[in-house]
Amino acid sequence: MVEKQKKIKPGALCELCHGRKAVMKRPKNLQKLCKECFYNVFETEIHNTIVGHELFKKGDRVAIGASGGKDSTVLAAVLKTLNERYNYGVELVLLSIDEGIKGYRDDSLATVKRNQKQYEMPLEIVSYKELYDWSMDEIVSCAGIRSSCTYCGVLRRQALDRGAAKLGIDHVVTGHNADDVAETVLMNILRGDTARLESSCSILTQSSGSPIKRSKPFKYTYQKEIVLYAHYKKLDYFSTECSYAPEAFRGTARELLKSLESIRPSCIMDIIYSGEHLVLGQKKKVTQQRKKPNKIKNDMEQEVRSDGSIKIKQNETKDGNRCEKCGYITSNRICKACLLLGGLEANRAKLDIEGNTAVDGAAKLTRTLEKLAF
Ligand SMILES: Nc1ncnc2c1ncn2[C@@H]1O[C@H](COP(=O)(O)OP(=O)(O)OP(=O)(O)O)[C@@H](O)[C@H]1O
Repeated sequence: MVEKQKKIKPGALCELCHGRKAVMKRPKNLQKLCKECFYNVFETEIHNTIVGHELFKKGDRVAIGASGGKDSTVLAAVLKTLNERYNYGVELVLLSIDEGIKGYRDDSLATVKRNQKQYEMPLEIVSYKELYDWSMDEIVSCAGIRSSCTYCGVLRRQALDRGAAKLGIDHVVTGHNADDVAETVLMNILRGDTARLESSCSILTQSSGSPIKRSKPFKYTYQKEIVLYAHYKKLDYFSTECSYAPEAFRGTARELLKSLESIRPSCIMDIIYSGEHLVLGQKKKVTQQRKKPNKIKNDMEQEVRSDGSIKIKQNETKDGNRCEKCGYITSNRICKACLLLGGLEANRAKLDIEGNTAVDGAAKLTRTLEKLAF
């Protein structure tokens, strides 16, 4: 939904070109702009992010994680424009994951199929059902709605990697924007989750052992500006929320961020800046009360620096370690997806035997996984 723009005095001129009429106040800094100058600053800032962080190199095959929503649709449109304008020399493809959510993902995939034609990009669709033998609808009916985001997040990340590997892709980009990043920083601060806090601002990441990079070219792009860009350019996107409620605590952090932004628009960038510059002190001996109960070693994302080197965290297993069950790259014996699916299978068996709707096994496993830093 496009939020109502604050009124601009009739006849006010664009503060950048001083020639055309201003039609909008830029959400990021309240600058009054005409449409053309808005397109220009919006696209140029994303280009500067891509170049400044050396996200791509010539010849890269880049998959755009395409959900049909506003962020990934704008990402596809902007990357196509920039690739042509600045001659990045990358090959762009659309990669969609069908989580199996009736009445939601099937409709949004129809949008992606139209985008495929509009942007003339190849499209690959990978489904949870074919990869894991479980659709999200089945997972929710077995494990309940409360943990749906945990399951979906783990499975989607792996599905994107697997889809990319199938296509010989070097790099997956997603439409995570500045609001998403600031929200994650806030959430991790509020939870005292310093392990996740450290990596929440990384623009370029890579799972340990995986050759596929992941990045967020919209890291500094405001959600409101993405919506305005899609609106002015009349882009074809799907705007319905997922049928399974967003993670409750993220929703709270989102509301908090919105209130802060309405008083001080720069707070989104300021939170990201703080997150990027936070230096965590050496961990003090963890008190019994704060000690996290997980014994399973974390399968952390690694930050990739702009020179291509990888920030190695302590106690990591060697690259190339494979899950004993599915063969997917992991730093644990069993990957997170198999752990979750194992819990579901046990629960399904229990349901079959008992014929009741107890969800103890899966719910317990989910709680354990929620405490892990992914
Ligand atoms: N089913 C999917 N298939 C491929 N990529 C996905 C899928 N779901 C999410 N993504 C990627 O992850 C990003 C963040 O997803 P999230 O679920 O937070 O949705 P969002 O913020 O509403 O984004 P969008 O507007 O693109 O749907 C998306 O922009 C997209 O790049």
